Amino acid sequence: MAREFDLINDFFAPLGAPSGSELHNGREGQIGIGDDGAVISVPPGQQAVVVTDTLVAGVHFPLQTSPFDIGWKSLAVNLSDLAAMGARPAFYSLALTLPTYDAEWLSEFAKGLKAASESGCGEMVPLIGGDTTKGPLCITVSAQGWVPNGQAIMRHSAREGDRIFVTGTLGDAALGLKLAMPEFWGDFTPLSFSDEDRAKLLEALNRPKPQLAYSDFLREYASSAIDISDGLLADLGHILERSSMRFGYDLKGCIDLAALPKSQAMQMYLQQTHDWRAILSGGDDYQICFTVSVDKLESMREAARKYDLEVYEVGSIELRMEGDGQLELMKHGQIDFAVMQSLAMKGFQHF
Ligand SMILES: Nc1ncnc2c1ncn2[C@@H]1O[C@H](COP(=O)(O)OP(=O)(O)O)[C@@H](O)[C@H]1O
Ligand SMILES: Cc1ncc(C[n+]2csc(CCOP(=O)(O)OP(=O)(O)O)c2C)c(N)n1
Ligand SMILES: [Mg+2]
Repeated sequence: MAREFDLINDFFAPLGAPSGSELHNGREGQIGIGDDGAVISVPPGQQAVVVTDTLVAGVHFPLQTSPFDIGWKSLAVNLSDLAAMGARPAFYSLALTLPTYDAEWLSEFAKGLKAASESGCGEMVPLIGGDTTKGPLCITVSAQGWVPNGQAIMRHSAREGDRIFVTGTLGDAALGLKLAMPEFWGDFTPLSFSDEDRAKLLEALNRPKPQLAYSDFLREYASSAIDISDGLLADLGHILERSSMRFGYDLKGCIDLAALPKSQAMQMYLQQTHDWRAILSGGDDYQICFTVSVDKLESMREAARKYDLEVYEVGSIELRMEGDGQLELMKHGQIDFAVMQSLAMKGFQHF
């Protein structure tokens, strides 16, 4: 029992809000780690956005992943959800299930969490509590952020004519997974990337960057947004389903394959293999997919330039007619049926 408290004091208490910081960073009323619960005040005029994601060893990361990277990714994927909602991160909690007590592993894991907590928007995002248990390695983080009243960006508000954007290259993490676990995709084609490209692909898999710099921008310009965790097609599919349901007519997404942003490694991979699975449905990207109405396009592009934010237009939302699929993949203005048929699934699915 003593060890459990040592573990919390040694590794996780230092990730909390620095003492005396409550007033100074506007988080009045907050109590952090150590009591039965954390106490939080929502700043006036703001709403709390609450997100939760679990990482299971062997399911969300290869077993050989370093503890630093596991810590980083556990928090980063949650901050990514907050960014896609247009929220500014405020706190997070950590439910940790560990097979053994390993001080070195814990120390590296905590360093990875800390680095991710400092990676986003200037201020460190403090840990406010959690739970520690023994069992197969599994990490659940729940993060909370603030968004001005009524301004959270949802998946359900894309409309016909809106343009579809993404914030950066797609499919690199899926290629990283192919490098780390060639057996995952069931094919063992040797990949001939340079050492530099290999390092970049593994970094995309293990250290996804939460796109927090986009939160304010998205609130201003996006009609809908989602972070790409399961793959572009699956996650854009969520926008299409929820928006169709809300507005009462069927929408489809038309994606221009040539317009998808591609890393050098991805360009080479596509040339060699013509395998579009990684970029369209591989997942683990943690870029944001968002839609913009035509009347906001110009001001959105201007703001993106001003704030140095990468935005790539990759397609549009259209009315879905009888016989149309939910997603149309286009090459040179024509639907590319061969690519569509090559995709067994739109994205990662647990079941
Ligand atoms: N076990 C659960 N209990 C309650 N809500 C859940 C559960 N699992 C998922 N959800 C909710 O379902 C929605 C979709 O979840 P998910 O597919 O995990 O989205 P994301 O890809 O953004 O993490 C979210 O609103 C999430 O909060
Ligand atoms: C060992 C291993 N196998 C497979 C993957 C690929 N993978 C696992 S989960 C996932 C999607 C994201 O996970 P999910 O639990 O669906 O997160 P959410 O959509 O809820 O954010 C992907 C692409 C991986 N990263 N590591
Ligand atoms: Mg989830």
